[in-house]
Amino acid sequence: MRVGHGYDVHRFGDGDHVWLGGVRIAHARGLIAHSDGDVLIHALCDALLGAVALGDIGGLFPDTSDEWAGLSGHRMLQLVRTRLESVGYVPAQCDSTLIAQAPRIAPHVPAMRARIADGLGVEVGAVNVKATTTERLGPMGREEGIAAHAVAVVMPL
Ligand SMILES: Nc1ccn([C@@H]2O[C@H](COP(=O)(O)O)[C@@H](O)[C@H]2O)c(=O)n1
Ligand SMILES: C[C@@]1(CO)OP(=O)(O)OP(=O)(O)OC[C@H]1O
Repeated sequence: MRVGHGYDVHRFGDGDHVWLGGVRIAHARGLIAHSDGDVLIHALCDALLGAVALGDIGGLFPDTSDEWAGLSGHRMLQLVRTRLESVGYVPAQCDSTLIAQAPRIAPHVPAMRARIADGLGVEVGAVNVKATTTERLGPMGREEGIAAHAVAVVMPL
């Protein structure tokens, strides 16, 4: 068994939705990114790569490459699973926390867990998603962006 941690932040910009945990959520602003801006899945993929000492998503999917423009969180999960398998590991379990004053996350958690589990090829029971505001403190509290933390456990194939 090995364990990894991931953290990511994306800033709000123009838009009418955000992608979080592979789920499209209507919102008055969007998240600025080279990909679909799914900050939760980015943190989770960094945790998975960290668990096997394979660096981070910036190394695997450089934002200087057109190949990864608009990359969806779900596809990123599939690609990271394949990368893990290539070094003899599979995802076993993950936990995550979104730090967002808005939008409201709780109603979307079941769909996020199902989508993440599908992308990783694990049972829904192996995936947890949580959210917290910062009680309006700091940049997330001022709704300047959304941050996410994740931890992941991987097991040998
Ligand atoms: N964007 C968010 C933030 C939080 N929640 C849920 O609200 C509850 C209370 O959050 P605190 O800020 O007091 O930690 C908690 O159960 C969160 O799941 C949310 O749905 N969306
Ligand atoms: C995902 C990638 C690639 O599309 O772009 P962004 O969406 O900007 O995300 P970030 O968390 O800054 O890092 C990884 C990037 O290379």
